[in-house]
Order: sequence, then structure tokens, then C-alpha cells
Amino acid sequence: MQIQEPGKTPELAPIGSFEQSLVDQGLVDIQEVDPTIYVDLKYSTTDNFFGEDVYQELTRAYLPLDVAEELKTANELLKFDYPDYRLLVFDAVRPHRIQTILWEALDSIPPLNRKAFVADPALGSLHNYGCAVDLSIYDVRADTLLDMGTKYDYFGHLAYPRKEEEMLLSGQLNEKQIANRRILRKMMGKAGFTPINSEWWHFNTTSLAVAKEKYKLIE
Ligand SMILES: C[C@@H](N)C(=O)N[C@H](C)C(=O)O
Ligand SMILES: [Zn+2]
Repeated sequence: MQIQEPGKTPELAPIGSFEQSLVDQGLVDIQEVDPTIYVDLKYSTTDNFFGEDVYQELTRAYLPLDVAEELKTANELLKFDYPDYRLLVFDAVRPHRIQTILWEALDSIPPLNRKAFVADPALGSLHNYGCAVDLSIYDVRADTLLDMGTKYDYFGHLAYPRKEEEMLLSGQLNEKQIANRRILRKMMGKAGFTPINSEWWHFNTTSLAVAKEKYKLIE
């Protein structure tokens, strides 16, 4: 895993024209708002569910300033209660054209079920407005991600927050994994984010209707 460590991004290319266009549209690099947030932008690597770097020139995690500030609040709450823990972001704003690529990559799943894992590009994802973030918790002392019971983008019931009790009873998740997810939900919830039922790593900051009114669709 290649993590962009807080405060230094040596392996990243200088900001290119696409990232500059995000800045021009009012988005900010979240590590400029909070240099203690870690980033491992999975779709900018080949370590993702379809094994391709689809982000290409997008190498940093961007959000609208107000959303980035909410994320900073979540990270501050986390650090206050758990000084060794930091938020680690897997995905932030996601261009709409990439949403289509993700949607089509899962075409073995019928559209009605697929929506639990990837938002239908015909409707749009909150990521396309910078109003959703995918993340976990990194333990800086142990130098590892917390065990959440599945990898990022594990598309199945084991990743479903609403199935945690059932997974615990069947022995597929343990108490510690669920406790770790609860820490993430608690900090994100206090900062104003809402979890979804089907992915422990995904949090929204508003509804799609409000996002469409208030923020720009990133193409
Ligand atoms: C693809 C996955 N990381 C994700 O973010 N899914 C949600 C539902 C989305 O596409 O908005
Ligand atoms: Zn997401």
C-alpha cells in the first residue's frame, strides 16, 4: 500500500490541469486542510477491485472546502479519543465519467443489486459532487490499518453495517472488527457524515438532491 503520508507527497506529480480545474471549481486537497489525514487513493493505483489506475492525472483526494473541514473535524475527534489513530482516505471526489467505468466493471451483478456497491451513473453518486468519502482508520504506532473485517470495496454482506449483528452471530465478523467500525461511524457521525447500509467505508455528507443544488458535478 502506497500511502500519502501527512504533510509530504513526494511520489506525486505536480498538480496538473485536471486537478487545477478541481481547484478552480472550489475543491481543495484534503491534506492541505488537514495534513494529518492519510490518503491512499485506490482508484489512482492498480490496487482496486478492477486492477486499473482509472484516475490517471487525479492523484490527490479533493473535496469541497466545507466537506473537507467536516472531515478535519472527524479526524480531530478521532485523534482526541485515540491519539495513535488517523483517518485514511481511499476515495473522495470521483469524476462522473469514472462512475460509469466503475458501474460497468461490475456488470456481472444485476443493476438492482449493483446499486448497493456502486451508484448508478444515470442518477449520479454523491462522490461525483465531492459529498461522499470512502475511508478507514490508520494506526500510526502499529503502522497498520485497523481490522474492519473486510478490505475496501469488498462487495458482499460482510461489508454491510446493517448485517453486522448477523455476521457476528455466524462468526464471520468478530467483536473487535465491529468495534473498529463503530469508532469510524462515531467520529464521522459527530462531524456530520452519514453511513450507508452496504459499505462500512462510505459516508455521505448530504443528500443527492442537496448536492445537486449546492455543488458542481465533477465531469
Ligand atoms: C464503489 C464504492 N467505493 C462506492 O463508493 N460506492 C458508492 C455506493 C458510490 O458509488 O456512490
Ligand atoms: Zn464511496
